Amino acid sequence: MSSSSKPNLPVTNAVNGPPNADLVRERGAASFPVRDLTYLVYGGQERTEHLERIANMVASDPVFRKTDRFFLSRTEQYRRSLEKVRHYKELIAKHNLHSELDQQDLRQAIDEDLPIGLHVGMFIPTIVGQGTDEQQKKWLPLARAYKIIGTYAQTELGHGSFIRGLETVATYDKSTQEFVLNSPTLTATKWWPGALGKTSTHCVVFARLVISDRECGVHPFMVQLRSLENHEPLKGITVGDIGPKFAYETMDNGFLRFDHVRIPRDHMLMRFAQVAADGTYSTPPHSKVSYATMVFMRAYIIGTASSTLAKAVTIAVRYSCVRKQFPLRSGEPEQQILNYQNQQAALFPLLATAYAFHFTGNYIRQMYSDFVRGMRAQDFSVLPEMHATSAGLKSLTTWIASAGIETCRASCGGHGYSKLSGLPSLYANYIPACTYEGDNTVMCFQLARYLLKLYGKAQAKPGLRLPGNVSYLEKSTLLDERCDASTEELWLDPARQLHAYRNRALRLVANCANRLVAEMQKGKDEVLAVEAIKSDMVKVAKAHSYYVVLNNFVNAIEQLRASGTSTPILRVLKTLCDLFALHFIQADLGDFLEYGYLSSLHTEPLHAQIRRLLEAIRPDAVALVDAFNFTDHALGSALGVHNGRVYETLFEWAQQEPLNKTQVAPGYHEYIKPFLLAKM
Ligand SMILES: CCCCCCCC/C=C\CCCCCCCCC/C=C/C(=O)SCCNC(=O)CCNC(=O)[C@H](O)C(C)(C)COP(=O)(O)OP(=O)(O)OC[C@H]1O[C@@H](n2cnc3c(N)ncnc32)[C@H](O)[C@@H]1OP(=O)(O)O
Ligand SMILES: Cc1cc2nc3c(=O)[nH]c(=O)nc-3n(C[C@H](O)[C@H](O)[C@H](O)COP(=O)(O)OP(=O)(O)OC[C@H]3O[C@@H](n4cnc5c(N)ncnc54)[C@H](O)[C@@H]3O)c2cc1C
Repeated sequence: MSSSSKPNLPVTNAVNGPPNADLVRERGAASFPVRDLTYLVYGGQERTEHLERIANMVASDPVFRKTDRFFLSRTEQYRRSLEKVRHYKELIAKHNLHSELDQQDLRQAIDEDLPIGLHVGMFIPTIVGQGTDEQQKKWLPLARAYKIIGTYAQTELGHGSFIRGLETVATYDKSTQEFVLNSPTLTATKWWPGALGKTSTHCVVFARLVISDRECGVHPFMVQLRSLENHEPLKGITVGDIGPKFAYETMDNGFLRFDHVRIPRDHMLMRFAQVAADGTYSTPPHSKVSYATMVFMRAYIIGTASSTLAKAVTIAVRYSCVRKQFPLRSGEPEQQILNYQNQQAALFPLLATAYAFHFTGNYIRQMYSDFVRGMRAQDFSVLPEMHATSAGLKSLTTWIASAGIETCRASCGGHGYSKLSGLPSLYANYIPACTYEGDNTVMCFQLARYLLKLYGKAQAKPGLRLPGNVSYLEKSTLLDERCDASTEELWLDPARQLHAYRNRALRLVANCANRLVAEMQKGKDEVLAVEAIKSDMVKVAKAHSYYVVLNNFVNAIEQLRASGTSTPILRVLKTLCDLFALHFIQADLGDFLEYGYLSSLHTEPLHAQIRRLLEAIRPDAVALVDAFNFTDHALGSALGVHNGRVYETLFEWAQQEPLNKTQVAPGYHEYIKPFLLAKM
């Protein structure tokens, strides 16, 4: 089927020449208009074309090249990322990209962990969310114009998850109307904040507020760290880079200590809690409102899980189409490895998941903007749901995306292990998403706790109405219901798929609740009883989050159907949604079998249907990854190049290896020559 409009062919870093014939053939045989799916993913034709213009501008700009990144030292990588920051600013001015959205598009296209990420992603949002109108008026123009660069300094050497355990102190001095910031212990040292080490001039510091020996909890303070004239740290401030990490070399994650540093009273961000000149403290309207930036970032992280996984899958699917190993029978041509069922079983569920997460990203964005609208009107009622849902989805999506990138890497065989595949650095730079903005396990406890509370309420008060995604907690009769998908066809029914996920989630919540009661009946208090069910709480949070992801995917397809989306697109999305639903039942089959929700009567047709879905996706696999519309620059992979000239590109890129600069190895004269035969 032909596209409804021609794509702007991505700018390529690949070796030029005729494209790989298999990719060309597969692209020509897609069952749906690829371009239309791209428009659907990116929000329409106009928006897609705008993104393409920016992506192509970045991809063709030598400052943003990525191909040198593997050959640079840590310090050189940091310098290169600063060069990119400067150029990013120049492009904003040159192309008039002053809106926040344009700048976000540009950063996304640059596709690097720049040391202004925290400035844009957390420093500015914290001023916006936590600053008074006057504070915003003072700081935002400076921050938005990059006259100051800031970060978010919360985590310390001794504490990250347990925010109430932070040790940095801000003591109010009524006589001068200042706060005195101090790091009383080694473990009070701020540790990890991105761009803190070398880049930032300012930061929002989270410190325990003390007024006349009274502890008032952790609050945000605006602090200048470095001179704006020479970038030297200011008096009383010790700051630096925390040293080598798993990856993330472009980012100067830092440490920071305060030795009785004084800041004016109006440097406490006082939108919700205030300290008056005489030291009178006014409490915030919600005790966790100062944690709002983290909720914002968790929502953002959920949104990026789809695109990150989509990149890995694009690389692996294109490569698997080009790569051939073994004829089925002797004398026959070798098979594309994508024709092997095991390869499809590894990659296609991840392809389906990348699409599923796309719709989850849309869902959380909408939920977040509703929440912000409420907060502006002093309505914090949605905060618990927003916090719990985003905590759970952040965990599930980052765990699956991280594991998925590694699956993609492994499925590319030896070449997947080459950094030139793009997959090792994609993985290494992505996996901290499972830790930052809340360790995933700790985040799961938050969602599980919320679900257990609501379940308890629903049990205590039959007829209570719970919010949409958790309304299944009202229906304990669901626990008596069993799966009736006894044929392959029935497994394609979204209602049945959702029933299975809801049933599993409810079952796990109910079991957890029962175990909590049982632990308490054994004599434990509630705190210790919770400790005894913690690993089950992680399962509860994941089960609920799976349900939310599937529910969003099913709803999105329904909405697309209602709005007149073409049948071929609906068909392919439905196939992906089915595969997502069935694959993750298969992956956690024990959960569904354990309490008799499923039996072998249902599992046989389930497995058979999954095999069918893999077959159905196979002819469209290349088109489905093409629809993500990544430039070669964005993928940064010799295996994933759009034209499929994988071997030529690998060979050419390998020539850049510094070891290849000389024919004779460095060290040859000292270490090899002495023991080699002198002559043959
Ligand atoms: C929306 C999309 C927008 C798109 C725009 C994009 C723009 C982005 C631009 C650029 C992007 C740049 C890219 C940057 C790359 C990423 C870099 C990563 C940088 C990383 C930064 C960090 O890691 S910052 C540090 C993060 N730290 C944490 O996350 C710490 C985790 N810990 C906690 O959150 C809490 O301490 C914890 C939840 C664990 C418990 O808190 P505690 O005080 O102990 O409370 P507790 O007693 O357990 O609970 C009491 C009560 O409060 C509830 N609660 C807890 N937290 C919250 C909350 N945040 N909100 C609401 N309610 C909360 C809790 O559930 C309890 O409730 P009840 O049970 O009592 O009802
Ligand atoms: C790349 C990167 C960038 C970062 N950027 C920033 C930044 O810009 N600003 C900033 O302030 N911070 C930043 N951080 C810090 C990050 O937010 C924290 O590391 C994160 O919140 C996890 O906290 P932690 O390190 O204290 O882990 P810990 O809480 O020590 O976790 C260690 C283990 O203990 C378990 N655990 C912890 N508590 C419990 C519990 N109550 N019950 C059961 N198990 C538990 C966890 O599940 C985990 O397995 C960054 C971290 C990284 C890796």
